[in-house]
Amino acid sequence: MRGLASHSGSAGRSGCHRPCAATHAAARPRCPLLAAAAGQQRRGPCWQRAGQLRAVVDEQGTVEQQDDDDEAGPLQQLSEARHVIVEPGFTEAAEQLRGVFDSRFEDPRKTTRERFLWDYWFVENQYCLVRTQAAAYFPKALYKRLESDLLAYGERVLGCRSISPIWMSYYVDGCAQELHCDSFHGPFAFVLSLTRWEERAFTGGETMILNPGTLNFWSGFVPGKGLELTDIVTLVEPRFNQLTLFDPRLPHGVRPVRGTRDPMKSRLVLHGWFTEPSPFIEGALEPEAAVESLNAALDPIFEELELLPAVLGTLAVRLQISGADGLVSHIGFLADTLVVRPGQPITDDNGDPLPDPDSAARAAVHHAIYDGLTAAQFPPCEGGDTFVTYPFVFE
Ligand SMILES: O=C(O)CCC(=O)C(=O)O
Ligand SMILES: [Fe+2]
Repeated sequence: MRGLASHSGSAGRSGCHRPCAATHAAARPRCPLLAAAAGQQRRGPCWQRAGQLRAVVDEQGTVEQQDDDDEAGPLQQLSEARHVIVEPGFTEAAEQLRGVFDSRFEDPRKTTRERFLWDYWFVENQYCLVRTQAAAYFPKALYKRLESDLLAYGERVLGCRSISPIWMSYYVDGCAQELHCDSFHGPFAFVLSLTRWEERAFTGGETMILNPGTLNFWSGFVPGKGLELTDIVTLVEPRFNQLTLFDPRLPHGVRPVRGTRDPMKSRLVLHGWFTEPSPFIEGALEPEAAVESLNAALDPIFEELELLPAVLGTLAVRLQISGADGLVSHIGFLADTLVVRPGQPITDDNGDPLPDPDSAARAAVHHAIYDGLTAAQFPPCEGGDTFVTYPFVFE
């Protein structure tokens, strides 16, 4: 079996921030990093276990462990990196939200105070769009509905308990966002489209995100092979009521809209960022009891992560805890934006370079988390199962 080592000393440690395990109701400061013990040596047992693990991930991101004692295969990643997630049919409030916009623009000669809520945002060669704050624009109850649908998704799927103020923007002829990165707002950006895409009267308007191959250009360079736009960027069409999530560390933008000056026919989106990664617990167990057991399971995981090559990004993991015996019955890797921090020589235990160090390092992190969570023991609970979404944040 092949181990994995990072030879960059303390700088190579994983730098995983530990969102405190408490319920979302409580105010929760971010826990400090576990201190890396000086001179600590890699320990074998965890990796021998991990190497023997045969795991498959189904379409929902659920990891199923398969017993296979015959042969220990190489460490495999348990989750594909998912820098872009698309959720069609996101909220039942979409028609109502669109209806408010339409009703305020349908008669261009009618002057009401809501018509003056818009800001024409223009930054030369960078941003050009017309925007407003959704909280100010929509009737209160409708805004709350939108916010709670986004928050529920953020908690369950991303392990983020908050969102930035929600923008609503429309793009008419000439509007665009040139390439930028804005991860300082939060680990996941979202775009919820209110554009009737099939009936649009413009060209452009797709969200444009640089592909991993572009960001890692020379490692995949094939002499003589041509590339075109969609080899270089991912284009996401903002279809009506589709929630697009992406990793805002990646350079991204909005392709220039051409062809209409009518707001009613424009590209219309709600957008912002999911923020404050923190554990989310729902189900039968008392949150305090769940937190205590979760913390006990997390301690050795964080110790193990400190010894692995450094990765950057967020991995949201969802656990199902059986009420019958308190054991973890399912582990799903939901959102995964982990990338390997560049500049670390990643080798096997013999010091030989690995053929695919990025995958190997991601796999090592996945297995440390998977192993640790599989071993967790929660109190049994007659009330039924409990579900936890836990975001591992690597900075
Ligand atoms: O509207 C989009 O597709 C992207 C929005 C964006 O990147 C931003 O608002 O920073
Ligand atoms: Fe952005």
